[in-house]
Amino acid sequence: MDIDKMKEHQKYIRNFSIVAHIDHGKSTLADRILEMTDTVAKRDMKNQLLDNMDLERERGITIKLNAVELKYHAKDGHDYEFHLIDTPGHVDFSYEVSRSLAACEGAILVVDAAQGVEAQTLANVYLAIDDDLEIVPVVNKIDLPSADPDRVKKEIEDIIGLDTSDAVLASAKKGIGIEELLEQIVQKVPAPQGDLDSPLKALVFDSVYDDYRGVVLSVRLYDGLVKPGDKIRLMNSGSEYEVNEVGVNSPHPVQRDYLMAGDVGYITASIKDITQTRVGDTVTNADNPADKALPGYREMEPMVYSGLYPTDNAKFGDLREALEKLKLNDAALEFEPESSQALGFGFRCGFLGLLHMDVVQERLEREFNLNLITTAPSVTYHVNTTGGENKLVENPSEMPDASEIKQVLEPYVKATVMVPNDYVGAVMELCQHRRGQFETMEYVDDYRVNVIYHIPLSEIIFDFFDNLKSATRGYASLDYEVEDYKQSDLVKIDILLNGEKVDALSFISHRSFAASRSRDIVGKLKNIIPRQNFEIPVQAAVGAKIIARTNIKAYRKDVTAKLYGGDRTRRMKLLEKQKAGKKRMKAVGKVDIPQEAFMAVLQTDEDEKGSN
Ligand SMILES: Nc1nc2c(ncn2[C@@H]2O[C@H](COP(=O)(O)OP(=O)(O)OP(=O)(O)O)[C@@H](O)[C@H]2O)c(=O)[nH]1
Repeated sequence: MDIDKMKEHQKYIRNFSIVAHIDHGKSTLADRILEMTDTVAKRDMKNQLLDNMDLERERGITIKLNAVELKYHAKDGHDYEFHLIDTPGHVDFSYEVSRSLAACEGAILVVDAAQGVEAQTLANVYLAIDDDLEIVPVVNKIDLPSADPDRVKKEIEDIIGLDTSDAVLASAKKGIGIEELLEQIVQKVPAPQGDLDSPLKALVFDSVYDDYRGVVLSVRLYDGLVKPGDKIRLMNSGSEYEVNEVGVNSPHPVQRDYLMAGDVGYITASIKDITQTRVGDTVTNADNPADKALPGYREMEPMVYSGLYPTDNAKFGDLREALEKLKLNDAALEFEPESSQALGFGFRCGFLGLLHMDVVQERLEREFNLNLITTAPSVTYHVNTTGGENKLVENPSEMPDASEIKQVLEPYVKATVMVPNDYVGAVMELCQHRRGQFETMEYVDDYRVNVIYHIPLSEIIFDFFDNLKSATRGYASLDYEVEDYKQSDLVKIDILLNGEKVDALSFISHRSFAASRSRDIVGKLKNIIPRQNFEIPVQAAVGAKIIARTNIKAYRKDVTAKLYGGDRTRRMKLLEKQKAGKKRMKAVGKVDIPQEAFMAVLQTDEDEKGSN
């Protein structure tokens, strides 16, 4: 191999990501770029090619990052090699965004010409600025009648502080501005640096398990070279392998003779032990290792926990294996075994948010053919006991007895809601209703404000975002980060069916909502649980005290009972999904409980208002 030629080639590499608020058009823009660079033959062009998980395409959202190599013949007469790394836009996945940015020198900032800068635009672009990336602003959707590119350019200047004098005005949908964007990438985004003579240093930014090839590592090379036959070492895990294959995704895998500093591609090395390969690790040469690993990633703390149980208890082992495989390219997913009297053996899993939880559950069911019962999500509580212990409680049923509790602390987030002036009142009312403490209000520009609240995480994980959207007719955008734990007056509520406590139905509530929430839930369970041939009392209790009760009547022969009564809501996708699939029942004692019952606690009053 000719090192001088490679060094010359390095000058024509450009690594970049696209960052944006959700729905501003990242994936559509990526599709147009793929088309323009003839990476994909027109007839193969499926919309949103980068979103290659079925789930992503169906939902129209990007979840996992994807890297693609493209060739571009620029106006300066040279052929350039682009590595485009797509990033998700949803607030649950900002961790993935920082991972993909770490592999780039530049970022395209996409802002919707009608919507303007939104909360996640800011959050994502700040991540890119922190990483010292060169930012190329694009005002997208200029074809919309409501587009106002000049206003949006001014917003980008005023709010973010980027020069927009030559911002690209584009319509990803109509294919306008794409060539100009590609030229700007060539001119503005720096070529990767990286020393070809140094030992290999490559950052693992993603990895997936393939039944035939073992673990496939997605890497960005910072120094050195890697080729088939090389002995490599993963610096953090210490394990060593021989490389089988290297290549790039274009967007389908294409084998290469080698990858060099500046490249973004993949490595396979018959790695079977998936626990050895963590994203954020550094790959180096086994014989001539680099002295220091790359910085890697910040560990993500899950914020929401829920129990996942196979409906068929014999599938516990399969569930463990599936979770291990998912964990490979989803470092934020956590799980550990737990058992429930009601549901048997399963796992308590930690997620970044509800969307993350939903996606994991759905992937487990689709990709691994598992049937699961999920318990209602919960946050982590810190409990100080009278005995002087400090316990972490991730599962409401493990909350100690009230007599043993000195104090309970719950996680609070700092929530920033960006909203037009007219809706400030509606936002404040919603936050107040969710136990929020107002901090401040900042003017973003002449007609929008950032409203900042401190809110218990438990109050926002379920449906806060949906309610926020409907209270502001879709105009509000939300960003939040966990701040600290604060003491709250919380109680555990147990649910008893037929006199038996069902641990998987326990939940935690603020004392002032305990009675009303209990009444709600008892009422919902009455509708959800099918009648049986005996009467079933449904009770809610705090300690030994019953605070709500009702009965599910026994069915009589002459009644054409509609077994699954429904107060379901438009927005509760979690429940909808259950409806679509086969009815899952779990026999607890003598009572058959459908899956929806375990989610009943998720529904709040606002949902009912919305749906009825
Ligand atoms: N009118 C118009 N619509 C566009 C344009 N670009 C994208 N859209 C539409 O905007 C919606 C969102 O586009 P996506 O590309 O999926 O948005 P995204 O930012 O990738 O969203 P996530 O991947 O979920 O973060 C889709 O319905 C697109 O068809 C454009 O230039 N003009």
